[in-house]
Amino acid sequence: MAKALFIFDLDGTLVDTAPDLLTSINWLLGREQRRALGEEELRRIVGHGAKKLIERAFAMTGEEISGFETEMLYRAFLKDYGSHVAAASRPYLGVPETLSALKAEGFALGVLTNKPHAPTLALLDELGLSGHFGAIWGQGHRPYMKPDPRLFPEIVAELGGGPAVMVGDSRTDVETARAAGAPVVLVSYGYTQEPATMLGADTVVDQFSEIAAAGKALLGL
Ligand SMILES: O=C(O)COP(=O)(O)O
Ligand SMILES: [Mg+2]
Repeated sequence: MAKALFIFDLDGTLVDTAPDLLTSINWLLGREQRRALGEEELRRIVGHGAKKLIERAFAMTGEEISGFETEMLYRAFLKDYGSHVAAASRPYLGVPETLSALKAEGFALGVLTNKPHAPTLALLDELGLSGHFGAIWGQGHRPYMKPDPRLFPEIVAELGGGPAVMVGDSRTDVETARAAGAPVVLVSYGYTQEPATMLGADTVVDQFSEIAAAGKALLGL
């Protein structure tokens, strides 16, 4: 059995996905005669899944859209984003090395993200990161999304069970782990409206490489 588990958020934690998300969102906005978003604006609205991202992007640039419009735009978004998911998105500094080191030490690793499941798998594959993870769960893999309290225990069980720490960048990640009574490390460089230090994490780190020591300390290892 694995020593313990690290469960990772994706967007804003493992990979800086803002450039490719921005390309697709601005393509969608342009099609509907809306203004483009800047990267800073986008970074404030990522983390609640692609439908919320679309709803918020439209609310920020004019009239709000209906549920039906969101569905139509979501389909177009998935098609476009899926065609360039890793064109400009890159892992944050230290991500591949830290994941390799944790795996070599006997930890089981999983990804739990609100990014739709298909582009999640494609992105991690294209960046050569998939092999680190025993479970990769994007939005749609289960009929509910973060911060639903069922997700964290379920992915931990799929990985064989054991003590687990959540590593993320947002309030959603904190709530997801807390619902299962699990400790949380947040990175400070991700996508969130409020500073990471205000979100109730046990530890906040500035660099991904620091998550290893921080997570182990919280797990009592
Ligand atoms: O909202 C998204 O698309 C993904 O966000 P997450 O990887 O931070 O959960
Ligand atoms: Mg995130």
